[in-house]
Formats: sequence, structure tokens, C-alpha cells
Amino acid sequence: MTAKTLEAIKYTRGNLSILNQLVLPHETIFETVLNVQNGHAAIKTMKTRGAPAIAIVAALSLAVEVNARAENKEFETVDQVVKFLFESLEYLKTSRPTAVNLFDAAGKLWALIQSTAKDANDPMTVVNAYLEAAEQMLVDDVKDNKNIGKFGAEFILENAKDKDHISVLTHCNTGSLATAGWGTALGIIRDLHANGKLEHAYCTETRPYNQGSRLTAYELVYEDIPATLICDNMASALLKQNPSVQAIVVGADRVAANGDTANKIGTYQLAITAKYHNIMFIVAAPSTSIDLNTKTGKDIVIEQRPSEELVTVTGVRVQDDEPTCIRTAAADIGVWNPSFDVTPAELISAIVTEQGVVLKKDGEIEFNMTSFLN
Ligand SMILES: CSC[C@H]1O[C@H](OP(=O)(O)O)[C@H](O)[C@@H]1O
Repeated sequence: MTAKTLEAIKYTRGNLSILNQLVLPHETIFETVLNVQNGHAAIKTMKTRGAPAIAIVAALSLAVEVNARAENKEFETVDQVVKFLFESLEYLKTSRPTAVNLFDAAGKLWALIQSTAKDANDPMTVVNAYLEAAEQMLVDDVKDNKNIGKFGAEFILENAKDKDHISVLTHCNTGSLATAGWGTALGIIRDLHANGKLEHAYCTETRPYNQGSRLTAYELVYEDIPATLICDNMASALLKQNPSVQAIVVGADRVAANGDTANKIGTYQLAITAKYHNIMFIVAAPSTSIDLNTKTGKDIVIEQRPSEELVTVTGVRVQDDEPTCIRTAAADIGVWNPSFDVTPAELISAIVTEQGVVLKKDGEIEFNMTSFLN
């Protein structure tokens, strides 16, 4: 058990550990990642999760392994290290299918490997180029999130009907535990709070993994941000009863070229209730979450998670204060457990990235992410 932290990824060259988010907020346990096998397992079991964090942990798990193998003089030729890096990236891509950040990172890293190898005679040239690129992801992600926070807070302030009473509802976890730090949608909430503009944050429980009650609530309490936890099924009642909630801000796992967005299951129904209550519905995501090769949301693969994750909850029995897993459903009941759903661009007010805010043209129901990024 280590002291509480909001740092989900700890890395120095040759050393990587990840905060095991399956036992938060009950226990703070870091687990060492020695290789891509460990990295793949941490991502697939959701010990580490969050679209940007998945890409970063995947890249760094390969960094620690290729660094160790190079120190053991396992690579005699450039071809050998290129082959190892290619096969490792391909394996890491099989850990989870929906968040495009992992595939974006793997594609960029593979392009770098190929361009470096073209003129290299020493395998260490390729190893060092990979290490630097993977390590740069940690730095870039926090910088991107700070910009997302700034642009998103500005957009809400500009468009709020009551600028003196701005409360925001968020879903799932998009904070420091889902990224290298600060967060995307939660970064917008942090920015509003830091500038004294946030009246209150509301977070949904986000069944069945409970990213909201276990992770986002943990982050908000940790930083003394005024916040209230609600069940997923309370969102519409909250919007009807509390006019200070003027925006719903969520993250993204994959934004299609037309702006349709895959995000944690439950996001779509939040967008519907935001439309009905005429409040802003904002997607916050780095450009590494945007997939121009996916034309619309219909083409996004939605991960199906194990039924066990829906019919059990991990909690702490008050009497013995030990994390335990409790079954919450009748045995043998059928289970449908999609990890994400797709919100159509028509229901999204704005997509906030580190490069700025993307809006739909007047009268159009879709975004043009291609023109924004190119
Ligand atoms: C900035 S995190 C983006 C995204 O990832 C989360 O999914 P998961 O917890 O299953 O990895 C959630 O959909 C967040 O909105």
C-alpha cells in the first residue's frame, strides 16, 4: 500500500510501473511492467485504462523491454530490432479494440522505426530513436490536456447562459488516471475550477466498471473540487432540477471523420438528455483520439467486456475493510456488456482538442474533422 496519488504511470528509462486501477479507491498499488506481455495484460484487464493512457503504457512497456534486451546485447543487427519492435507493436494492438490512440501511436512509432532503420547500421540507433519517441508521449499528453482544458473552459464560459453559476456533469474517468496527467474532459473541469469559474462538478457512477465513483470522484475529492456523485440513471433528473448544470463534458475513445464519437457506455444517453434539456454536450479529446480513416460511427468496433464485470462489484466490506468482489445479479442471467457506445455528431455541441474547438457549420449535422486536422 503506497500513499494516495493521481499519477497513474511512473516511468524512468528502464523502469515502468502502473497504478492498478482495479483496486482504487480502496488501495493504492503500483505494479511493475517489465515487458509488452505485462503491458498488454495491464491494458486488457483494465488495470490501466483511458484512451491516452492505454497508448502511453503500451508504448512504454515496449520501451522498457527493448531497452532491457539491448542492454543484454540481444540485437546484433538493425533488422533484428526492427522485427522485434514490429511484432511487439502488433501484439500490443490486440489488447483493446476501440480507443484509436493505441493504433495511432503504434502507427506513428512504426513509421519512425522504419525511417530510422533505413539509414542505420547500428541497432542502438533504432532503439534510442524508439525510446525517445515513446518517452515524448508522456510529455506531449500533459501539454495537450492543458490546452484542451483551456479551450474547453473558454468555450463553456463563452456559451453559458448564466456565467456566474456554471456546473458541469461528466461521465466515466477522463482525468489524471486516464492520461499522463490533468485529463481531457476532467481537464476542462480542472481549468474552470482553477480559474474560480466552477460552481460544482457532478460525476456519474459509470457502471459497470464504475470509473466515475471509483476514479473521477477520487480525483475530485483529492483536489478539493466541489463535486457530487450521481448514479447513471439520475442524469436527466439532475438536468431538470438544476439549471446551473449548463454543460456535459465527456472524453472520447474514437472520433470518426464526421464527428460521431465512441466513448464509455452511457455517453449516448447523456447526449440525448443534454439535447432535450438544451445544454451543451462537449467531447474533449486530443487529436490522437481522432480517426480520419473511420468515416462514421457505424464503422467503429465496440469492445464487448466479460459478463463477470457487470454482475459483480468490487467494494470494501465496512466491517473488515478489505476489498471484496460481490455478485449483484441472479446466476445464469444473460448479460450484454458493451464497453462503449457511439454518440452521433448531431448531438455534439463541440469537439475540443489541443488544437482548438471544432464546431459544425451552420445547418450541418456533422463535423469535418479532416479539414480541421489538415
Ligand atoms: C481520456 S480517457 C477517454 C475514454 O477512455 C475511457 O474508457 P476506459 O475506461 O474503458 O478505458 C472512457 O471511455 C473515457 O472517456
